[in-house]
Amino acid sequence: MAALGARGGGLVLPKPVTFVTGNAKKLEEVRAILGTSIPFNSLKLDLPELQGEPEDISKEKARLAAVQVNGPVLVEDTCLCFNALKGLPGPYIKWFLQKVGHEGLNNMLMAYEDKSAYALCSFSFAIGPNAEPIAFLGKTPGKIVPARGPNDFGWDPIFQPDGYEQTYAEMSKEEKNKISHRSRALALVKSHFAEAAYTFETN
Ligand SMILES: O=c1[nH]cnc2c1ncn2[C@@H]1O[C@H](COP(=O)(O)OP(=O)(O)O)[C@@H](O)[C@H]1O
Ligand SMILES: [Mg+2]
Repeated sequence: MAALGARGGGLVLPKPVTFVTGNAKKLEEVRAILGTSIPFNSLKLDLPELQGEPEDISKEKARLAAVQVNGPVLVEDTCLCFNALKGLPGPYIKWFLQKVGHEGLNNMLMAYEDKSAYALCSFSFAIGPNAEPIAFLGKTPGKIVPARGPNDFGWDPIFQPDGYEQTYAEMSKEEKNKISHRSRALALVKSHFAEAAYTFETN
């Protein structure tokens, strides 16, 4: 275990948490949502895009990242899951979006009446290279619609959360962050950190 011992009831981590991502938009949201609640640095690492179930992918990503960083890491993976397709594209949404775009994603659901979908965010935290990662999942249900709103971030223009007339892209950032898959997962990360009361070695 990378932690050095107990002080003030919580584990002492040898350095601040590294949030591993190369996605500027994700980082922006994580910063806005976490504020100063969890001190972290961000780092872009080339990790393999894994296959499998969302939670397992996220945990495996954390294991790999913790070895490279040699310290506490937080990683994140996002899925967009279509109910008519039993959860696909899911973790493969990145390539589907890249290859067929918003229109292609809508077309994939043309054969089905059910346009419902959910956004799923999996954060995993590993204390260090030999620790078992803990996963935190956040889910927001909605439906897939023809693109509306600014094309700033991924599939935001085609995802309309349940209970809203706007797509993620049409919402203000504050509004999206209140109900998003990412903020729901981060709420669990925050409670974990509050409960564990980690402290950080500063030198
Ligand atoms: O909150 C979101 N809204 C819209 N698109 C998102 C959101 N979060 C992630 N994405 C996009 O969904 C895909 C998720 O893939 P992944 O989580 O592997 O991203 P990354 O490898 O860029 O970090 C990417 O295309 C990403 O840009
Ligand atoms: Mg990824």
